[in-house]
Amino acid sequence: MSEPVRKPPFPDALRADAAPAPHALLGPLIGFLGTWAGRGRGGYPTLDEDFSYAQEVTFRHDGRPFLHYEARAWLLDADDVPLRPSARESGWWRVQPEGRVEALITQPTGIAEILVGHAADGVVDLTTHQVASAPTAKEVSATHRRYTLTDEGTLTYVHDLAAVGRPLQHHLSARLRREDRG
Ligand code: HEM
Repeated sequence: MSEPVRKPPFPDALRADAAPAPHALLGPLIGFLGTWAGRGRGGYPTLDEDFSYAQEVTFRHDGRPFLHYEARAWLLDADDVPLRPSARESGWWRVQPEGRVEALITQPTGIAEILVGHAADGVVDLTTHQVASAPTAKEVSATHRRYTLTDEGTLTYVHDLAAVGRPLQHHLSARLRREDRG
């Protein structure tokens, strides 16, 4: 009988220079690998007030042509004190030739998004291809996300949302710094 597996034999890498070597198709997304943390602001016309949040985002790979993406956020009060957990999501960014990206992202609010887009020159644009909703989820019809590496240590993004009967408009923007130097 074989020993139980304690560690995966094929661990993920969070850096381009770690094993396993990144798949060639990951080229346009290589700068996103790693853990990022920072703050953002958000709002929506249906909400009484705008909000501030902190967020941690991680992109990792296992040598195949996709990234695993995970993000978790928590709300902050005016003094930056954490108030409560907020949005979480995770999924897969599948990279196709010429930097085309197909992303599958799920949220605990009952939303599963499939987005399509393109990665080039440190910018990834993703637009809704399909949204699937659990029976009790709020209505989300579309999102648009733009992730930008403004320099090798900074990732910014803006996230537009069409939901609860409102047209596509700003929901979130954030600036994150690379956490895993060295
Ligand atoms: C950093 C990530 C995010 C943060 C910090 C955030 C924060 C918020 C907050 C504070 C609210 C108000 C309700 C509440 O207090 O929970 C809200 C509402 C909402 N958010 Fe987000 N959100 C995030 C990501 C997303 C994503 C990825 C989606 C959809 C794809 C989304 C869709 C919605 C919807 C549909 C509402 C309800 C609007 C309404 O009913 O008026 N959010 N969000």
